[in-house]
Amino acid sequence: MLTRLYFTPVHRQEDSNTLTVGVNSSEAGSQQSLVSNESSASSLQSNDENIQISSYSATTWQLLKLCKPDWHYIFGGFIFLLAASVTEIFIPYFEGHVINDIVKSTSDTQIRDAIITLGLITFATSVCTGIRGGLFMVAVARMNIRIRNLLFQSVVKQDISFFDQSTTGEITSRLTSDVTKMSDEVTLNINTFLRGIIKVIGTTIFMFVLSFRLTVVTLISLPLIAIIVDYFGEWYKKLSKSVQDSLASANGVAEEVCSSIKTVRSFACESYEIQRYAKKLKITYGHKLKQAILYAGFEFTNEMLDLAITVVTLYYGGHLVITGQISGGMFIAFILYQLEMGESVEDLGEVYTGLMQAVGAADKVFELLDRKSEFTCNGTYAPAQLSGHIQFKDVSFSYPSNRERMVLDKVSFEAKPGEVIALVGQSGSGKSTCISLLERFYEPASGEILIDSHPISEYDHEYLHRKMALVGQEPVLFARKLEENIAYGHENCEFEDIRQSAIEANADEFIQDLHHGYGAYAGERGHNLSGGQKQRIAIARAIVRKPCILLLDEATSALDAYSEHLVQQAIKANCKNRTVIIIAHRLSTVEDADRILVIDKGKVAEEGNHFSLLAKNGIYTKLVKNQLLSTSKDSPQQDELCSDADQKSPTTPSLTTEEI
Ligand SMILES: Nc1ncnc2c1ncn2[C@@H]1O[C@H](COP(=O)(O)OP(=O)(O)OP(=O)(O)O)[C@@H](O)[C@H]1O
Repeated sequence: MLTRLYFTPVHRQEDSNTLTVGVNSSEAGSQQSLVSNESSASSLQSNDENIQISSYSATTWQLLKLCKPDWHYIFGGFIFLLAASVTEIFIPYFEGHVINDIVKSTSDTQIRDAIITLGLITFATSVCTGIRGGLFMVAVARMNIRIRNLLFQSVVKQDISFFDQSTTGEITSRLTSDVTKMSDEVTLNINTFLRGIIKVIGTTIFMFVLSFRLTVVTLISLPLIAIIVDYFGEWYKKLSKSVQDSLASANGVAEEVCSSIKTVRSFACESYEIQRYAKKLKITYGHKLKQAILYAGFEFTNEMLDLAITVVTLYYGGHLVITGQISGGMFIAFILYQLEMGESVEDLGEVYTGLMQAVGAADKVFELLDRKSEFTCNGTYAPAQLSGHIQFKDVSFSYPSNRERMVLDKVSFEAKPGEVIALVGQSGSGKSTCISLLERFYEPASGEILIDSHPISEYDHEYLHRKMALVGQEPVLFARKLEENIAYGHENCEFEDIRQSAIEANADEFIQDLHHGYGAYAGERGHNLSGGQKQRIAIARAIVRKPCILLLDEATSALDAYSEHLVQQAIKANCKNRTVIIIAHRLSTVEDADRILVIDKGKVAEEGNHFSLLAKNGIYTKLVKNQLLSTSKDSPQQDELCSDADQKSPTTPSLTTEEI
């Protein structure tokens, strides 16, 4: 009974996720808590102090601050907890009295009175325990929801480099298992801790009152038990950590395989992956086996110690009863207190491990909660009119994950309002990076990006992104209806506008053919649609916003030649009165651009229109020649198809530079 101290709780952590988030822990320190920034989270408490979270005490302090909005539930819970624990302590005492009355065969009235008293105390304990449990559960639920909301707000507002460097699994594990562990365990363990403390103190007092000598005999064994349990506990904890790590590693395999199932299937690697997963689980099994052996050893020691304490108590207690130093009923009451004490000490042991786990999880959660984005989106400039004049001035940039390698080196160019600027060049030359910087996914290392002569950092985040629309290389759709996907971020959009933009993006026809039309679900990340269909929806999503700056990064790469031709016409029609930056590997799609910039190794190598660049006989000409060569070698049919579909483009075939 007493011997279970520290040991049992370790079981609970076995299946928890131990993935660590890829956040620089040093960044966590001295960060302003995000809690303070969110006025929208009404009941989410503010906290605008810089908090170091390098220690458990700091984390615990933060946790307590997070509990503040629920203080009335927690306080109420503690009041009922106190009442329940105190009344509970009296129960064995009155049970002893009832037994004494029965043994001594005193009057029925006395037995009845003692039972009524016992019943009333038990009733009061039950009521208080019930209310305590309910109040704590509400507090846990509220805290859980609040932390998740805060954490999600923090995650969504991180800079893109944070997502480049963390895996989705890591982030979701913070949002799920760590938050649950943190909110549930903290509240439950504080609850258990207080209850345990009150009960240990109360039962010890009652035990001393009932028999001083028996209590001393019981307590003498405590240090021995503590040493043995601590020894086993430490060993067990180490093994539990190994189990957790190996399970996390196995989870990593499962997550990777499930998210890349098409690749796994197309390479027929199912058996290989199954074996890889099984190998990881075998390692877990090895650790669990050691745990089982240790547990068996502990159980044996535990039972023997239990037996020893029981024998000593019964022998010495029996002697005290026989010699009339304690009544039989009170001796039974003493044993009941001894059992209660054992349970309470066990609870306190669980609390220690549970709290350490919860604070550990909380540390990780706060690390992410307090992580500040490398740059802020707190610009406020939002002019009534935006003409869409883009300027890159000596922009240099390297990705945060590889600071040494300059991806853009003093890039300067300009796109005047209404101009169509094309960026072409070899794969990896830095074209998409220009668009990413314009979208403010990253901050340039040096140089300036201006729109209408104002640095983009000065613009209000939402305003800027209302005025600028991007169709990316791999458009991602959300698991919602198609009409919701088109209207994404444009809440007050009329259905007519949605339909019109779909018509312009050449998407209306295939949408109408779907069973639910515009109400059809796109599936997770748009899996229910083909690549070309996804691109057309993404184009419609951009068009419907009527942006003054349109960014097209390989926006038609997944379309067949005929659809591409139609969408190009739609884009062209939509380019009027807009500044458009277009990236395309198929040079035929950009030869009409007002200016073409050839990006080579992060620099603007050439600039001009299609004909002036051809006349230069430089990199652009080489790209065109390579495409012509590749076309004539590889796909005569494609030429025919293109010439049918794309009458305006006799000079440049529809092939990609990557194919060269
Ligand atoms: N998130 C990232 N983190 C680190 N490096 C990156 C990242 N994205 C791109 N890069 C690197 O930056 C360089 C430029 O990439 P970018 O995507 O701008 O090229 P690109 O010209 O658009 O190529 P493509 O035509 O193939 O799309 C590449 O070498 C690429 O490896």
